[in-house]
Amino acid sequence: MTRKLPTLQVSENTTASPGAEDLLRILDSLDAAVYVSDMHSHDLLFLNAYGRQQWGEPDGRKCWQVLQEGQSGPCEFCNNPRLLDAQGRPGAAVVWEFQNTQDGRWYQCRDQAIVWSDGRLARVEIATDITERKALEDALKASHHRVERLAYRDELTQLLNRRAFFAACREQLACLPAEHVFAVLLIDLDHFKAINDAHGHAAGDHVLREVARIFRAELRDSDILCRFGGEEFALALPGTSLSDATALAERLRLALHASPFAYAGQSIHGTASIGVAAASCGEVSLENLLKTADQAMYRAKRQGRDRVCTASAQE
Ligand SMILES: Nc1nc2c(ncn2[C@@H]2O[C@H](COP(=O)(O)OP(=O)(O)OP(=O)(O)O)[C@@H](O)[C@H]2O)c(=O)[nH]1
Repeated sequence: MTRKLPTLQVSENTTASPGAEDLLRILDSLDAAVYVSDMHSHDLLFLNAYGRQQWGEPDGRKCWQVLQEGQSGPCEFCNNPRLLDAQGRPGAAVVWEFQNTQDGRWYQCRDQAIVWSDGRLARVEIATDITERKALEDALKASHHRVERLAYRDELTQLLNRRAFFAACREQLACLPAEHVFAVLLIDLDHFKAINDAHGHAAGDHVLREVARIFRAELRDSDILCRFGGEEFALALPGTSLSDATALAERLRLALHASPFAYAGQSIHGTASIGVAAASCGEVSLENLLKTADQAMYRAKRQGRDRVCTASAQE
């Protein structure tokens, strides 16, 4: 933001200390707002040119009447008490950031208590406009969150991605006692290519999102569900036995079986083949457990799809 500020002209006698007029000129030449207010009555005692351009003349008003919008009393966030020490004398300066309620701009404020010329306690604030820096910081934060989401979430379903699934499972396995059971399900949608071919890729995407939603609704917070890839989902169930995991797999299968997906006036029927495996945490590697569940899932496919198969002893 460009402002017209008075040019600084120091008094001709450069060897002497600057007089009151020079000091005022210095304050009025700053590219920052400077104001002084009474610590107790909140009367605005001084506002430099930058502040007057931004918020108008003090005209005997209170600081909150000039500097803020729509208030009938001192600011709730007024930090005057923080500027005094335990004895009520001027203490250390406080630096903070604040979005002004009148102009909506962000300021870095440096507040300090001082003893004013007539002996009363006053607050001096120097406020520098940091709106552009804030906008840049916000943009960087948003971009950081987006990158983080992309690294750990599947964009289409918003479930964990494969990488996050492995990380979450490893964390759980490291925490759980060796004798605890750990079950995994591999869930592969049936004839998904045919769904895409018959209804279009966008309809297929819709089905994947809906499947994720249906599964999430059936699960506990501690269950780890991910989109493993394509039309395949993986689910890890820490502390769940093979029989309980198989019962849950059957519930998920039925939930899908019972839910025709509505998309653009079409009704799409989807089913899944599910393989289940479980082991004690200390007994088996995650890779082997997934491999076993994968073999069970392929058995379900071979046996006609839309079914749950549990890892057999040979697997
Ligand atoms: N719409 C959509 N389709 C996907 C996505 N990822 C994978 N697919 C499709 O899923 C289909 C998977 O096909 P196949 O591996 O032949 O498996 P299938 O048709 O489900 O058959 P079975 O698994 O044997 O029952 C392919 O046509 C992929 O293009 C996706 O993100 N969106």
